[in-house]
Amino acid sequence: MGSDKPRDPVAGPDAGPEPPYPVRLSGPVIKGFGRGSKDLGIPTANIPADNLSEKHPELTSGVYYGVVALDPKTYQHESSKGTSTAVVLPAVLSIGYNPFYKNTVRSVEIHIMPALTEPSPTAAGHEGQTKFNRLPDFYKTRLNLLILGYIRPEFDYVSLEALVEDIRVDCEVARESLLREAYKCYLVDSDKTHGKVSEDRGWLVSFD
Ligand SMILES: Cc1cc2nc3c(=O)[nH]c(=O)nc-3n(C[C@H](O)[C@H](O)[C@H](O)COP(=O)(O)O)c2cc1C
Ligand SMILES: Nc1ncnc2c1ncn2[C@@H]1O[C@H](COP(=O)(O)OP(=O)(O)O)[C@@H](O)[C@H]1O
Ligand SMILES: [Mg+2]
Repeated sequence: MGSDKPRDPVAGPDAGPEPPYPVRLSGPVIKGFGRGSKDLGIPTANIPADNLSEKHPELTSGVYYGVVALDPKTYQHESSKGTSTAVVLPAVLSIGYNPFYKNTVRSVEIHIMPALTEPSPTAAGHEGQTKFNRLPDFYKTRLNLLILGYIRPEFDYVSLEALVEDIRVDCEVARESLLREAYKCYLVDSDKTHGKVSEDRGWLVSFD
């Protein structure tokens, strides 16, 4: 069952991602079980998890945060309309078997959050009526993801409401974690970005 302990507001070191992070994953957005939006009100873009355990043994099942980019050739975010540059957005994701649903195959599911400059729809105080971020559908679009840190293991829950509430808190933990300078640099392009961060960011937005 979900943990009863109070949750930490941030996850991972303040100084920035520590090995093995950032971890690069990419793939086309595929259909999942159709439960994210329908059951939970939380859309998750699923990407193939084939050979994940062999390619990334470091990615144990659990909840992570990071940044994503979608191929601008097939998807244009409202903030990048008319440009060919991929927009980079904050994300929270789950890798695993979704113990609440007892899946037999592992999935990688990414919930894309609004830009950090926008108010958070999942901030405390909206419990029971939280509206999670929703974009126009982008099935089949290529998605690049940089995983920057680990939040928690996956749990089973006593109720759907308890699962949704923990995912709401995950969104807040991801947001607060990414607002730190050593993580924000993956989201915001700046002259000061250099070295490994610049290299990872370059990979993130390239879709050739
Ligand atoms: C941030 C985040 C955390 C999640 N944590 C859990 C979890 O602890 N246990 C669980 O069973 N499912 C967890 N899920 C997965 C949801 O159950 C899943 O998104 C839902 O089953 C939708 O699946 P679908 O994309 O196949 O429709 C999490 C999803 C997200 C985005
Ligand atoms: N904020 C968002 N994060 C992730 N996917 C989103 C978001 N908004 C809309 N979507 C769309 O919703 C789809 C996921 O919905 P979901 O109910 O989880 O269905 P599925 O089970 O097919 O993954 C994504 O593939 C994407 O096209
Ligand atoms: Mg999904």
